[in-house]
Amino acid sequence: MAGRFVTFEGGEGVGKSTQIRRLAERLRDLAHDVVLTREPGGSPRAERLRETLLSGGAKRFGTFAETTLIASARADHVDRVIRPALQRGAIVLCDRYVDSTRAYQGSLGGLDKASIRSLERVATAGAWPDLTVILDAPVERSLERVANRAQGAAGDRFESEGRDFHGRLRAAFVEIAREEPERCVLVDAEGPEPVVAGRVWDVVSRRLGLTETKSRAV
Ligand SMILES: Nc1ncnc2c1ncn2[C@@H]1O[C@H](COP(=O)(O)OP(=O)(O)O)[C@@H](O)[C@H]1O
Ligand SMILES: Cc1cn([C@H]2C[C@H](O)[C@@H](COP(=O)(O)OP(=O)(O)O)O2)c(=O)[nH]c1=O
Repeated sequence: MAGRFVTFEGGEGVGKSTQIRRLAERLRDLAHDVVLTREPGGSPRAERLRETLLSGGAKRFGTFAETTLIASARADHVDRVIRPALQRGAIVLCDRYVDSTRAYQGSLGGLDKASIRSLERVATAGAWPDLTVILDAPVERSLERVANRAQGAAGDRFESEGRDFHGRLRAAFVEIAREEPERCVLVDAEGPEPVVAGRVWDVVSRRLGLTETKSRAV
């Protein structure tokens, strides 16, 4: 596949959506073909499954059922959005992907590694990230940001989990970064948005070999 595939991961409220949007803008300013997408969801069918997942509808049937639903949504997203974009040479930026399943359904949900990995293999069918940016911040910071974003509204099923859950989630992502250092980079998400964006840009441009001169070259 000719394009480049970058995923963003991390706990709730750490700033993934904010940073992925900023990165997409910066890349588009440099005339790159950018596809910005997310999981669960990203394709029309997968977005419908997202509603079931975030409402907790799938969880009632157990973690295995929930994970198979996530994998089904992912397979459609890969087939309809991610792979076609990579084949035409785009840079695909995806807000959450396989590492969220490893962290939420695996490390926290208790689904065994073998099941997680085999569902992951079937769903991704070779659409594997070139780079995964894992945003990392203390749990208090993420919770503050989620509270600001929610402005008192009840969070979705995942966001309403307790503080111990968020601590374990953070540890699970740190462990993923440690296990796969060739693919994953842990980025400090503390500090003002533009500062974090600068850190993200340094990692992405270096790892993907991008230069600021692309806009002049096209
Ligand atoms: N560096 C930052 N400093 C302060 N607030 C931030 C920062 N990055 C994001 N936010 C705010 O925190 C909230 C959660 O950010 P968001 O990007 O939605 O996180 P995520 O996608 O990881 O859940 C939003 O209201 C956003 O505007
Ligand atoms: C992709 C994926 C997401 N999720 C969860 C993590 C999030 O709580 C939720 C997506 O919600 P979303 O609002 O997109 O994320 P965030 O809270 O970081 O802004 O779905 C899983 O449990 N497993 C997965 O494989």
